[in-house]
Amino acid sequence: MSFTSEPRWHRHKRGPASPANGPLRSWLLDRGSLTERLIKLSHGDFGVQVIRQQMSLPRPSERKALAMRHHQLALIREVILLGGGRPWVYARSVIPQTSLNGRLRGLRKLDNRPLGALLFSDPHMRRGAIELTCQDTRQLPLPGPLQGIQATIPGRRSLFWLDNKPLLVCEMFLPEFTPYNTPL
Ligand SMILES: C=C(O[C@@H]1C=C(C(=O)O)C=C[C@H]1O)C(=O)O
Repeated sequence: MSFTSEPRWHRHKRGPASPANGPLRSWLLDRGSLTERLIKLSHGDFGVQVIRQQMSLPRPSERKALAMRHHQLALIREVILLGGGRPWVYARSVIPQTSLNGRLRGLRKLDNRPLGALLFSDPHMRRGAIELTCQDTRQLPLPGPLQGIQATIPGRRSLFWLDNKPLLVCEMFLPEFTPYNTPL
């Protein structure tokens, strides 16, 4: 399964319509490691469930954001980040095949180790602007037990560069992610 339609992405701008005007503002706009924050929030009870990780064609807006040519393949990694065993974030990372070399070779076999740990351990990592969106959960390839939920959820995406090689990371905050009253 994959996105049935792509969300529209916007740079953050103040205004009632922005998803960053809700309770998740600090989470949507934080430029640090989401993994690190989720590990703290879950008191270490954090996990990564890999839904899909395979070479495929990126979506048009992903290809554009990564300045990829048509028919150029990318490693598509889709995961659920779990806190206290609960699904908190759906994440989709797009890593062009041309980025999968050198120190990024390890991304081919990341499995359930968090991508963020690799990205934020590199002092030369660069992160681009954060774009925001809201999306219907039914448009996400959520695993079985989560397919029943229907909600419009906020999310963000940004480019990262390691050794000047780009990858695109999208994170959607699922309905069970309620950081301000998380009874962990
Ligand atoms: C980019 C980060 O990595 C996180 C981990 C991911 C993974 O393991 O696939 C994907 C997106 C992120 O939420 C981060 O921690 O900020």
